[in-house]
Amino acid sequence: LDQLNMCMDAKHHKVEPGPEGALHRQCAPWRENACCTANTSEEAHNDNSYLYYFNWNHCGAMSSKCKQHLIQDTCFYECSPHLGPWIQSADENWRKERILNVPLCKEDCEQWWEDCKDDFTCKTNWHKGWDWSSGINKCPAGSHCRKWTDVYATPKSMCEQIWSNSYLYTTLTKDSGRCMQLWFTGPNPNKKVAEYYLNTAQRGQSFPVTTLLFLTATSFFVTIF
Ligand SMILES: Nc1nc(=O)c2nc(CNc3ccc(C(=O)N[C@@H](CCC(=O)O)C(=O)O)cc3)cnc2[nH]1
Repeated sequence: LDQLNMCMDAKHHKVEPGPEGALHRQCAPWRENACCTANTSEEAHNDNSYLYYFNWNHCGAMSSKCKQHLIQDTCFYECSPHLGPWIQSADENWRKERILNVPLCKEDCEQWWEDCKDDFTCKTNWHKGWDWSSGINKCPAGSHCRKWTDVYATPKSMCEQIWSNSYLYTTLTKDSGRCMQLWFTGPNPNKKVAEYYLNTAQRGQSFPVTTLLFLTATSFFVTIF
């Protein structure tokens, strides 16, 4: 299993990543290597698409500047081949695996929140608790549409809560090479980021043990001599 080049076992993901020459518009940056098919990338741009029948317009029409971030999130979620370090098993009937705490670059989270400021929603977590009786998600009884900024006071609360902690808000900037980018052009910058987190996670296992051994040995000799 190559954790740096893999697809999660979810609803629409390919089994293995690979080139997809015909990815649609906002998903085009993943053309060289993708977990999404051309069909998935095209659907990502449609309202109430067959991907999840998800209705962006559940509190009136969503602004196009806000919607472009949700489309980009869909491309990132469906197409990214470098999410291995954050893939976890999911206890959900519509997917076997999910992503958890993917460290998102500050700029992408903040621009998303800024562009949605004038929009409305009735729920903080968009994964659960909708009224699906019409076939698409509507606001559940008892909820009400509120200003985006009343539902999400900060970019952090939006990025982390909207998809059940898929994302972790960070203060890292794109140039740090230590956060994942939803928006990029050219070669996928997220591969190096995944590599970095995979290596630090592995070091996290053995480094403290080695350090402890060293400190124990040092204090032993200091005590003796
Ligand atoms: N970044 C990111 N992470 C994600 O996990 C993600 N997930 C989706 C999928 N969205 C959804 C939203 C609602 C339901 C849904 O059917 N919700 C039901 C509960 C289903 C269940 O868990 O049993 C509901 O109660 O509303 C499914 C998929 C889209 N973009 C994402 N983007």
